[in-house]
Amino acid sequence: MTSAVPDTKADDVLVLSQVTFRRDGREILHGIDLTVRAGEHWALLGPNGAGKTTIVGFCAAQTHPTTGTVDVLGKRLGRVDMQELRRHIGHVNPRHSLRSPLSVVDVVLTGITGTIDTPMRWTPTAEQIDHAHALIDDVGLGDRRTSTWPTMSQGERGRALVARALASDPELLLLDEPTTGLDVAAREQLLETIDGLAVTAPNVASILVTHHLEELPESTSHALVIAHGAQVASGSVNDVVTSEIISRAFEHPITVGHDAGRWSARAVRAREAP
Ligand SMILES: Nc1ncnc2c1ncn2[C@@H]1O[C@H](COP(=O)(O)OP(=O)(O)OP(=O)(O)O)[C@@H](O)[C@H]1O
Repeated sequence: MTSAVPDTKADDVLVLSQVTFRRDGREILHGIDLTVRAGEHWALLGPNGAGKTTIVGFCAAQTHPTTGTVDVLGKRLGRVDMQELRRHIGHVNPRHSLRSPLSVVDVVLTGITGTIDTPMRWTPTAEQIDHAHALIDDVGLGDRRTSTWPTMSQGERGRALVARALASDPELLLLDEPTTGLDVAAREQLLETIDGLAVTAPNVASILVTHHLEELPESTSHALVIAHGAQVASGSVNDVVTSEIISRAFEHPITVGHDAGRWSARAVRAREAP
């Protein structure tokens, strides 16, 4: 039996307990529980409007729940300096609101300060700059490192944001639709980079939001599936990403495939139905 008060352990990177969220008089999330431990790689799946981005907002120390508790890296939201906490969280956010013409290197360096723009009176160390360049190479942007944000394609921005998220050597990595806008080769390279974290940064925990099962990295270990702001299933990826659960969450008959570590989904056509 699960206890109402979660048993927070040393390797718990993130604990959401009975989280609800209300906006404009409407409850968007209805009692979400999630515990992510060091080294676990979670997928957060669910149809449009299910509440995925809202959940990521708590994990990123950007919003507080209406009721329930959120502990990020051992700190309870509401009792902690959120800006300071964000420095330990890598967040790839498709709504990154950068307006100024920062170069790729400068964008990556803002991952260290946890800010959108380069803060005034902040100068990176030579080591931080070297690290930024190494990350830019890792995401395949080596020949675009001096390009400025407004001149970059959506895919190039996506890669830069992944390098930015890794710049602070985060303990928690949040990837909200990180492959959106990437071509197939860039997507595969990015998934390889993410899978590589299991080796290069084995203690990093991650949560990846996607609409496409094909975009789940092989290293995905767990999944939380939500629909209409409520949990449909949570646990080991092999137990949760099944035809039955995905069909239930998306309210549509879907056949889920799993081959050589990668996932796929397709609708059951009428002629295939029993
Ligand atoms: N600023 C807001 N004001 C009111 N309602 C909001 C606001 N932002 C989101 N919502 C509502 O909250 C619900 C959950 O939204 P959220 O963006 O978390 O879903 P999502 O699962 O990330 O969706 P998608 O897959 O479409 O990105 C939706 O019904 C949405 O309309």
